[in-house]
Amino acid sequence: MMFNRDIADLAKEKGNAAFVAKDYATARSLYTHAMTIDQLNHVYPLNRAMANLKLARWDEAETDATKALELSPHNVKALGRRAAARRQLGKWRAALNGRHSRAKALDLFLISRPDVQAFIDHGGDSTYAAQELKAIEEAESSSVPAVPSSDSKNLSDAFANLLVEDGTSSYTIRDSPMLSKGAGAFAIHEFQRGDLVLSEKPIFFVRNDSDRDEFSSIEAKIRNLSPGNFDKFLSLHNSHAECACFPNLALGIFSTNSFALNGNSGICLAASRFNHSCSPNARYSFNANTGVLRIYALGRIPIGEEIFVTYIAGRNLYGNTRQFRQNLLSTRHFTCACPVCSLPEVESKMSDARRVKINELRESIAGLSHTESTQRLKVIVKGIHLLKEEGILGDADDFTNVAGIVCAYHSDWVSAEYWTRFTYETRVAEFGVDSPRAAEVRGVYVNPKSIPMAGRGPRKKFTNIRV
Ligand SMILES: C[S@@+](CC[C@H](N)C(=O)[O-])C[C@H]1O[C@@H](n2cnc3c(N)ncnc32)[C@H](O)[C@@H]1O
Repeated sequence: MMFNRDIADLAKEKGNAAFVAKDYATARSLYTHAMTIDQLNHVYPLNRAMANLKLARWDEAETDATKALELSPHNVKALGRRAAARRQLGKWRAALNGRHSRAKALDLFLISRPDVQAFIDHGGDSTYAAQELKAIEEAESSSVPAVPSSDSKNLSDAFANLLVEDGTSSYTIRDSPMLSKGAGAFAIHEFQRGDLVLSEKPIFFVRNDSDRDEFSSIEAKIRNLSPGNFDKFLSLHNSHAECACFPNLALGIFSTNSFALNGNSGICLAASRFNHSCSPNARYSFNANTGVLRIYALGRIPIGEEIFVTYIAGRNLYGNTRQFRQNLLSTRHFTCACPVCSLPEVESKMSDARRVKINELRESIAGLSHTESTQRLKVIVKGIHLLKEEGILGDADDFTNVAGIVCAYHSDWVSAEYWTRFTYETRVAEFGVDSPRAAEVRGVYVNPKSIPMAGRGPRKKFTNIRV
């Protein structure tokens, strides 16, 4: 079981690995995470000071070193890093001109050989310079490198996480007006129904086992993340920051951001920035064959509009009320503020009624017999219209799939083709042409006569029943 201080330490370790790999920006960001999680450990600002020095962020390096000195007074490495920053900031001149006391000089620009040399070159006191050199020698002989390299190989071996393919050119992440605090994804070019918004591989996933096993497997996966992915993972939103639902923040982040991936739960760094709506304009799906999660536009999304997916699994977007959906979302620890859940009372009740009705219609299709085919098709059309009226842009195939079977049963091949095409095109637009969902219905779309009950019923025409 990991606690927050272990997560902070892991961030530092991965920061060190990034540092060794000369990825100073990632190292800096990881040390920042460590500092945010554990504000009392001097090593984190000490290491960030070093990363800031490498990034020529002199002011920040000075501040970090000062912070490390507050937590660990007289720390030689912190003094050295602050001195290096101050030298770059030109502050050593001020120290020399002022002929400060040794203590003040220490504070201002200790401790490196070039500093002492500069001090002498600028007319500094040679006795003091000798004292400084002695101090440097002592410090060097007792110094342990702050950035370990010994275990960096193990860590870099673990970098083999799946890489993210992120189509960020089509959307941008910024603050969402729907939320009091938090980001969302916004279109930066116009999407049409069926356009791919995003395609990425999860950085890791775990099997949906019992809670306890799940915790330890999540922690094991987190330990194995590359520094870059761990940094991005720690940057994700945590809805559980204020509650005590989980023993550490990594588990809170996992719970806030995990996607259902074909019986597993996983983290997709880019998709994690998409907020939920009960009438989403996009949908995510995971293709187990390719291991890729994709988000497709369900309708036109103009430039600047927020792109929403739904976190509600299965067919639960309709057939229920706002309250019911809120209960489903409560495990994610937020109150849904989507446009549907923000409707005024009267409109909200109408929405609830429509959603319940959509499901009633869907269920009634199965209750109608072969002799009631016209009625069945009419219910299907009504269901699709009601879905549209409610702003549910997906799931029409829940209805049209049966329509193809009905028409093929009565040997109305023109209508069967119309409905099987409708189903196939719906699935291609919502899940992708290479998705298992599209593959399931491709055969009957290509040849409606391959539907098992095809041609078995009395001949009948339904060409007047269309959406
Ligand atoms: C996967 S994250 C989505 C991105 C997140 N907003 C961010 O800033 O990174 C899920 C979290 O976003 C917020 N969120 C998403 N959809 C929401 C909605 N419909 N209403 C309120 N909060 C929502 C909640 O805090 C939720 O736990």
